[in-house]
Amino acid sequence: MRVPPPTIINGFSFIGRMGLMDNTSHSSCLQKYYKEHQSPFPVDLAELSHCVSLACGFPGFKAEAGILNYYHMDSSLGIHVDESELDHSSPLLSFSFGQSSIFLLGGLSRDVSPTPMMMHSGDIMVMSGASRLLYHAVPRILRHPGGGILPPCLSAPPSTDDPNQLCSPSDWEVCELYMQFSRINMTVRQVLEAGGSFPEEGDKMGKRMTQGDSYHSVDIETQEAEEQGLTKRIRTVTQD
Ligand SMILES: O=C(O)CCC(=O)C(=O)O
Ligand SMILES: [Fe+2]
Repeated sequence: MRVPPPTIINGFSFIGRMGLMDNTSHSSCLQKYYKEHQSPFPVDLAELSHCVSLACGFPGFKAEAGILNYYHMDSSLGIHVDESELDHSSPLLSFSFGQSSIFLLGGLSRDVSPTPMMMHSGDIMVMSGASRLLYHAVPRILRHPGGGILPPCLSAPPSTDDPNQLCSPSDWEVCELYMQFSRINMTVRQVLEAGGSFPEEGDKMGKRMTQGDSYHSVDIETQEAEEQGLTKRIRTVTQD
């Protein structure tokens, strides 16, 4: 099954379609945060991120950027470090939905033997402090445990009585179908130090960010990966 083309979700404006992972250990991703590509960050996701980071001891966390990873059952995400953000003292929040995965958490270099762990639907991982810049990868997507096509938390549609419910029944149907064969991971990041501002495209800081990226890629790889229907990564940047 091919991953459907990315669409606007919850007001996300995507600044780039990222690429991509194949079924080996290769990974690549364009990593750029530019002022010109800012768009409003979804309020509900920012609130959730605030609550999670507060509970983990990071009251000042500001949700400024996000990546959506869409995984097929045979997708994988290669080994990488998330270092494009300018502020690494803030945590990186990772939310998982749908089918499960194996997550490998390594060390500060590629040589360190990784610790494998399972990520299930509804799990939240917080990479902070020493773990913020550790190598990691997602080598396998697996059926969620316990039987049934969908994890229990996704098996019932959201209540239509709730006026704050953002997901319409027809949207839910699409999501429900999609999640039966897929995993979605959403990472939320603070990019800037407190009081910082996004670089403009082409300015010195922008160049530094792009060059400093450990899994920087070129457009052609992204395009090729999309043609093959590989895992898609989508990035959004916020504005106040
Ligand atoms: O899918 C995952 O659990 C990890 C995603 C990730 O490492 C990333 O987006 O940088
Ligand atoms: Fe990552």
